[in-house]
Amino acid sequence: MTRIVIIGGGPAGYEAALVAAQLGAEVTVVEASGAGGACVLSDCVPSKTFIASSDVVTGYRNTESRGVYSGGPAAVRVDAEIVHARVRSLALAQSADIHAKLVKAGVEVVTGTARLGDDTLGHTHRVVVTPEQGRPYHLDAGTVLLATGATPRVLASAVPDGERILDWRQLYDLTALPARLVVVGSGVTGAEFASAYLAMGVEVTLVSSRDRVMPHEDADAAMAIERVFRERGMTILNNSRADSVVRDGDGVRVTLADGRVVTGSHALIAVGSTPNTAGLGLAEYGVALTPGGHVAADRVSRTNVPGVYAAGDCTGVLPLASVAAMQGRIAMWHALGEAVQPLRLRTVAANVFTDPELATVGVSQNEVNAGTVPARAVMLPLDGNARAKMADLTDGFVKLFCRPATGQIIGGVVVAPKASELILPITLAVENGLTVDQLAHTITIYPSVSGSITEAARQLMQHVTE
Ligand SMILES: Cc1cc2nc3c(=O)[nH]c(=O)nc-3n(C[C@H](O)[C@H](O)[C@H](O)COP(=O)(O)OP(=O)(O)OC[C@H]3O[C@@H](n4cnc5c(N)ncnc54)[C@H](O)[C@@H]3O)c2cc1C
Ligand SMILES: NC(=O)c1ccc[n+]([C@@H]2O[C@H](COP(=O)([O-])OP(=O)(O)OC[C@H]3O[C@@H](n4cnc5c(N)ncnc54)[C@H](O)[C@@H]3O)[C@@H](O)[C@H]2O)c1
Repeated sequence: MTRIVIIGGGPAGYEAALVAAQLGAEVTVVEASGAGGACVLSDCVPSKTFIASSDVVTGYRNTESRGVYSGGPAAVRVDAEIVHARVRSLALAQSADIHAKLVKAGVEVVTGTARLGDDTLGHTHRVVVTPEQGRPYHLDAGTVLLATGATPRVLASAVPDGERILDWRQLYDLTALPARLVVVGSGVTGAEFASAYLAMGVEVTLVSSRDRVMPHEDADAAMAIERVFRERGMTILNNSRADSVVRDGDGVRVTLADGRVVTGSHALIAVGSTPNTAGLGLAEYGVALTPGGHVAADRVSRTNVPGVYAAGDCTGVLPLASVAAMQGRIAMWHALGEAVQPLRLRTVAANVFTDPELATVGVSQNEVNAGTVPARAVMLPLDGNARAKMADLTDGFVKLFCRPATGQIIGGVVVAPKASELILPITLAVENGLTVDQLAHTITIYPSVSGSITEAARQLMQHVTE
């Protein structure tokens, strides 16, 4: 039987383990903190659970315009301890579910850490396991998967203390919501937390090093969300790099590169992540890293060392749970001799869980503007949509890209509440090469926000016949 050792039990590791077990391999997952990894225990799942509570408060916005006197968000009281307890308990429950699933599939799950040891017989890899309890031992395996994830990046001049200066994994230890939160970093993580805390009534200042929030996202979408943030009272400091964040009595002082000082009760440092590659014995083993320090892996998750694969955030390919899981599965299909399609990033849908949400798939506006992808585009504001009007949704849009000659749909952007659910028809279209004609002929529910997607396709269809 083929022996496989997987280091790290996040989406990359546990999804790989399930595939390998299904294919009859003898699989061991060594995970330091718990099944599901950082994704389930400290990053994706906790943040989305936290946002689910902030969404409740958002539901109380502008109710009067619809004839409902709720008192608005200001009348709502958020109990941070209950919110945080719920975040923790859902994360632990999800981790337990994954653990049970792995065990049921016949996977051995070891709590502890692992690293590459000595390359024994050329085709066998030795992994040194240090269990949480007991003495270190080694496992010999034909295939090893590195799925060790990443850790919040720490700036030397803004080191989290777990009390006032926090990374996103420490937020749930607070016993009350921050009074005045300074969020340093306006990438996806910073924007999501800034949005959630703002909704919960926290005074939020967002320190953004670039000229707009979420610089890697569609500019129209990011600017629409930035506008909403500002309208709702968030202070956004663009082109502002934090030089240092220090404790100042019961608060924090954030000094910006241009000398300005921002104060708050707490600071959230959200300046990206660093891959977990230290202590794995990679250099000794000859596993190549990228210039950014990630494990270099190809589209079937191979590293440069035969039999050693890598998947997920430690590879830095596209740090999403969905991509990590697919990289892990692909690694096992490849290692165990199954027919396998190399990873394709073109059809990966992604969503930013701000309010409103921002979902994207396929080609980007930047590629279209730069002329690298020829495309026609249409952008339809939601304020013309009947269902959106009924719900008083004024912010948001649907954008669709198609090939100029054939009308084949190659990408899209949705800014709307629950954009994460609305992006699916566009993703299906991109994945299956559907045309705007095909989408336009699809009958949608009336009235529905998804009607704007088929309407956008109809507008592009008219262009085709012009
Ligand atoms: C705040 C936040 C929110 C996010 N939200 C989303 C989202 O909504 N949707 C989405 O798709 N993605 C989201 N992501 C990204 C997603 O969390 C990551 O892409 C995903 O966790 C990557 O999975 P992974 O398996 O590579 O690593 P991880 O989930 O990081 O798991 C790796 C595990 O390996 C363990 N490990 C490390 N070294 C060793 C060792 N030597 N021995 C044993 N174990 C080890 C670590 O303890 C860790 O538990 C979010 C990220 C952040 C930071
Ligand atoms: N909803 C989701 O799917 C979700 C949520 C969170 C994260 N993620 C994944 O994680 C990835 C990383 O996102 P992230 O936001 O954690 O990191 P990031 O690297 O994308 O963003 C960090 C931001 O901080 C800024 N920054 C760095 N130093 C700074 C300083 N001194 N002062 C001010 N700003 C500074 C950077 O310029 C950057 O814009 C995303 O690309 C995404 O793939 C996904």
